[in-house]
Amino acid sequence: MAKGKLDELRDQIDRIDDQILELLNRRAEVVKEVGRTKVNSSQEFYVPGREQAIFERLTRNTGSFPADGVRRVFREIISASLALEQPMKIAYLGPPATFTHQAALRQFGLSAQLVAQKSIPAVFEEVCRGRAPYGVVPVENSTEGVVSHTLDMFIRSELKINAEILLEIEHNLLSLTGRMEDVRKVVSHPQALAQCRQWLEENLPDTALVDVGSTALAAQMASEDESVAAIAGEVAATMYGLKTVKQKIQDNPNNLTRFLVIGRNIPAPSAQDKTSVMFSVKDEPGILYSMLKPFSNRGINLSKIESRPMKKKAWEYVFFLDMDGHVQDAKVAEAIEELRGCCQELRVLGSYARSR
Ligand SMILES: O=C(O)C(=O)C[C@]1(C(=O)O)C=C[C@@H](O)C=C1
Repeated sequence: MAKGKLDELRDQIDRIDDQILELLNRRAEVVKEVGRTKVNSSQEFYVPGREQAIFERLTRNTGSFPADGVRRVFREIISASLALEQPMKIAYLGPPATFTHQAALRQFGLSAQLVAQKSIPAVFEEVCRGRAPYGVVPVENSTEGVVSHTLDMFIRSELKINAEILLEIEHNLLSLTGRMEDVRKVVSHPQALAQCRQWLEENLPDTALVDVGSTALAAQMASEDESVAAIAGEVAATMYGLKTVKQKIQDNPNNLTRFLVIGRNIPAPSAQDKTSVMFSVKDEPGILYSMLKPFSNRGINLSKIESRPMKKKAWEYVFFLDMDGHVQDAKVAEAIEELRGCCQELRVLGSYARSR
């Protein structure tokens, strides 16, 4: 292409970028006004359901810009906008560069201040004491099942679920050089190694595999030795300056983990919500039928039922139930009240936008 033509195209890009910037400034002014309105009416600054509705609407884009790119760009626009209203501090299960870190970044963007915590109870504690308005914890993995630590915390805590984050867990082989022929040892968390077992057998059959405490620690080790490759996620690669030897080496391509955003209040209804409740029931005949009747009578769809054994007598059987709808919907509220009648204890864990 002749230089003249290229210069002309770049001029066009400059003019478009100026327009984008001008629009971003206009958007920021409106957001600041939204922030002032919320202060006057004591509403939450962070509205995950509204953010999700924006992403869903804009990623239906039929133009040339890729949908994933639209999501990432608007993720950061909204993250910076929220910070204009109120700087956000988010507690998450660390250490940095783990998949929970990745989930928190996906949900809150780069303008939020993400603070790593040592344990799931520590995340709950930070939010409970008001040191962070929100926290992010893992709750279940499609291969490994529920994270019982998180479910157990809801038994003790009054905190509410504000949002769910579904993250596709992509394991990447990472190293300093990014070259397969340099790899002498592969390090990772035992679960990550197990989830890539077949790929490792086929591609690196003679390479030593070493278990370490986390995928983040594995990435750190790889950043200190050219012959070590780590299996970890993309945030770990960025944080430790590693190159990708091979992307997506997990044996199951549908390896999803669900994370929860916890906060102190229940968000207002959004376009499509779900409600989670936790309850214990008396040990008597027909109890399972009585538990489910209030929902089937009202045509409320139940998307999940989970039970946990409890040591304490009063909580001998604890159930976790997810249903469609918001606790402010009359039908949902009535069904929950009817269920309460056959429970020893019942707690609404939250109503939040369904993640898709
Ligand atoms: O609509 C709002 O309530 C806003 O605060 C604006 C906005 C946005 O930038 O669009 C920012 C933060 C909220 O979490 C949701 C949306």
